[in-house]
Order: sequence, then C-alpha cells, then structure tokens
Amino acid sequence: MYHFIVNKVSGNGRGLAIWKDVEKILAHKQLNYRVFFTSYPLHATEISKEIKNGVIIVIGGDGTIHEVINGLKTSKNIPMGIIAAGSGNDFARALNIPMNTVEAFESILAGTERTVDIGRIGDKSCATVIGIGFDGKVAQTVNASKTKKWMRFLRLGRMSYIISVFKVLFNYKPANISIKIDDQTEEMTDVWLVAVANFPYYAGGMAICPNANGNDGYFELCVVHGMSKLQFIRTFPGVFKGKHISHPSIKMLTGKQIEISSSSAMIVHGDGEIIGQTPIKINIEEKALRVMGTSPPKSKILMELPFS
Ligand SMILES: Nc1ncnc2c1ncn2[C@@H]1O[C@H](COP(=O)(O)OP(=O)(O)OP(=O)(O)O)[C@@H](O)[C@H]1O
Repeated sequence: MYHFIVNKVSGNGRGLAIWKDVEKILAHKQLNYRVFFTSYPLHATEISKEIKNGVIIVIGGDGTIHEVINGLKTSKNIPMGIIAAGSGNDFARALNIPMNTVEAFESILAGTERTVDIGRIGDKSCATVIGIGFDGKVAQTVNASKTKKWMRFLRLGRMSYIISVFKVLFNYKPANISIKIDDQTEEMTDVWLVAVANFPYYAGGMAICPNANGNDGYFELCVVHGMSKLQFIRTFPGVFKGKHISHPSIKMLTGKQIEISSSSAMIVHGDGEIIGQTPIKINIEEKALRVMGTSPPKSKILMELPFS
C-alpha cells in the first residue's frame, strides 16, 4: 500500500498541482494507494504516526518531510519516498531525488532504496541541518514574515531568506559558547552561529556544510566566530557554493554527539522549524530512515566546486 501525504500549500500551491499530475499517472497504474491531505501545521506528523505498513510518499517540501519523520519515530521500518513540491527542497536535493514529478514517482516505484542518518534533539528528529544562533533567529524571522507567502508565490523563497538575513544581521549579538563534540570540549568566543549538518543544504540550496553526508554516521559542523559584520556580509554569498569554509573565522568540524551551551540563549532550528534554544544536545541516529527512489550521489559536492 502506498500512502500519499500531500501538503497542498507547499511551494505555494505546487503541492496540489503536483498531486493532480500524480493522480493522472495513478489512473493508469494498478496501485493500491490512499491519499491524505494535510490541513494544518503538524498534521503530517499525526498522519504518519497512524501508518503502520507500506510506503509513505510525501508530496511537499522540507517542512512536510520534517513533520513526517517526526511521526515515523515509532514505525521506523516504513520507507518514505519524496516527490518534491516545496520551495526549498533541500532534503530532496541532497539525495539527488529528481525534481521532475514523473521521474521522482517512477524512481520510487522502481523500488530502489537507501537508509540515511537522522539528527536527534531530545525527542525531535531532523533530516537536514540544525542551526543554532544567527541561523535560528533568521529561521524565526522568515517563518514570521508577512511577505514570505508572496515571495514564495513569486518563486522568491530564497530572496525572503536573504532579506531576513540582513534584517537579523544589524541587531544580532554573537555569544560565547562551550561546545562539546564527542569527548572534546572547546570554549569559543564571539560565535555567530553553529550549523550541525546531516546533509549539506538549507534555506533552498545554501551549502553550509558541503561535505555533510547523511549516511556516514557523522555530522559536519560549521562554526562562524570572531567575524565583523562587514566580513560576514562579504563572506555570505560564498555559502551558496560552499566557498565560505576556507575563511579564517569559519571552523569546520565533525562529530556524532554535540552539546552546546552559551552565554546568552541562542535560538535553535531543525530543518527550518524552530525547535528551542541553547543549551542543547544533538545526537546522530545512524541509518534511521529508509528513503525510496534515490540515486547515489554522482560525486562528492566539493569536487564539483570551483574553489579559488
Ligand atoms: N493545509 C495547510 N495549511 C497551512 N499550512 C500547512 C497545511 N498543511 C501543512 N502546512 C504547513 O506548511 C508548512 C510548509 O510546508 P513545506 O515546508 O512542505 O513547504 P515549503 O515551505 O514550500 O517548502 P520548503 O520547506 O522545502 O521550502 C509546513 O511546515 C506545514 O506545517
């Protein structure tokens, strides 16, 4: 049985349009399926909690996937396929899932599958990136933004993120943190953000941790500290291609268990959804999620990037 979970409003209405295309394909196939439409935030978590067998196919974006994996905690053996319908689609991008609806659907039906790691903060699951500090504040600002809907409608979802970056930038105060990665503790001053990444991208294609690979059992971390606002503005465009990582004020690290406390509370987001604030503990759960319809990465992303 295939259980479709469709967020009609994802991608500002693309979810519904894509479902209509899928429905047409289904009319020519002998498939046993059910469809659930989400009606409100967190509804996808409630729906996926009730599914005990078969395959879940999400038609939505990263927010819907985040909600589904949080419902799947109790039925880990259920595989999930993705037909990308969001504005960012960072999880689908990281897994090389085709952005074309027909190709994505066919690849799910072909039955290829792999298991990926999941980040855990307490009882919350995160598929892509957990952002602490500046990133958390930006996610909060994007989610509260009145213009977000219109920006998405105009296919300017990334622009709404960039506007929020600059809104937050001018009043943001970096904090001092204590960060424990596995057995090593380090004190760091003047920290803007810590990104803890299972997969490389967030905010619609920003490669914050370009070497994060969600099936190696490790997070890649990006810590931005001791940077002036001007340096931050100059370095920021490099994140779209992962070029920021060579900056002397950016430290890239890896680990499995992360604990962060800070001199003042830092907001935490996971997959773009606000999760809480510091202090936090993050663990990686290896091979916690079965994903259908994925093709293996063509090459390590860094090898494709033109570093200067
Ligand atoms: N019927 C609904 N009405 C309003 N909001 C909904 C409804 N169903 C789900 N949602 C909410 O919509 C939010 C956005 O969905 P989703 O993240 O899938 O799309 P997106 O934001 O366009 O894509 P991306 O996160 O990839 O940029 C989710 O966080 C979910 O809680």
